[in-house]
Amino acid sequence: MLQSETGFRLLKGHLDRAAQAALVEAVLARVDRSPLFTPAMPRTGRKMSVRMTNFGPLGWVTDKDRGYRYQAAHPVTGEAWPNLPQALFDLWEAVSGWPDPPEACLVNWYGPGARLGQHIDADEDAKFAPVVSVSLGDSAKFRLGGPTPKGPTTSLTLDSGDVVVLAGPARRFRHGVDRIYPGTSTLLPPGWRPGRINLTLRRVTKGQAGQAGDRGTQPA
Ligand SMILES: O=C(O)CCC(=O)C(=O)O
Ligand SMILES: [Fe+2]
Repeated sequence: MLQSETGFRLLKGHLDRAAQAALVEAVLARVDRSPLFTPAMPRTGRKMSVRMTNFGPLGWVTDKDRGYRYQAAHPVTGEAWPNLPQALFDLWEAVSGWPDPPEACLVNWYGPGARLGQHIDADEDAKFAPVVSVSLGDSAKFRLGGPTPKGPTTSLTLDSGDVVVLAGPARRFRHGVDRIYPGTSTLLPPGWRPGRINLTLRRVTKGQAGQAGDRGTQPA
């Protein structure tokens, strides 16, 4: 486990193979009802290479006209998002140190050529609540920068079962996924592999901790 004063934590192999498989099963059952969609960049409408869906009361979406936002309904089906698997509430409780439960689980599916550009997670009102993310399936090259648009970055390999926590200052650190390494995991069923699923858990609305003050409650 890597831990640093920045609030970035990489919990290597936090989920064992059985926990990963159970999570994949929970994800696939929900994706049946809440299919992956292709998000598009604000203004340009350029399609992203990662496909997405969400679980929980709120989901992160983006399109040409309305940009980045959270909403309660799937942009294609208009249905409410499926509920959050219990295992993800448990994970949040175990690693986030945040008193309010997560409200959104963004499901990112990376096919062999997919990547995610450098960005800062900044669309949440709960600005200080950690972001917790899980890697499932093929390994990925994850690149972490700092709080500014430029400056040095560090590359890390995220393998299936790894959990990343962005808390404290690192909550506002730039990051992205440069590539996946196709065929490095047998976790996902045929039809989904080669590929990688990332589950990103976020608190969106301020909740109790966020109401407590501008800085919110310090995570335990
Ligand atoms: O796929 C990942 O590991 C990172 C995903 C991410 O940064 C995001 O969804 O905001
Ligand atoms: Fe992110």
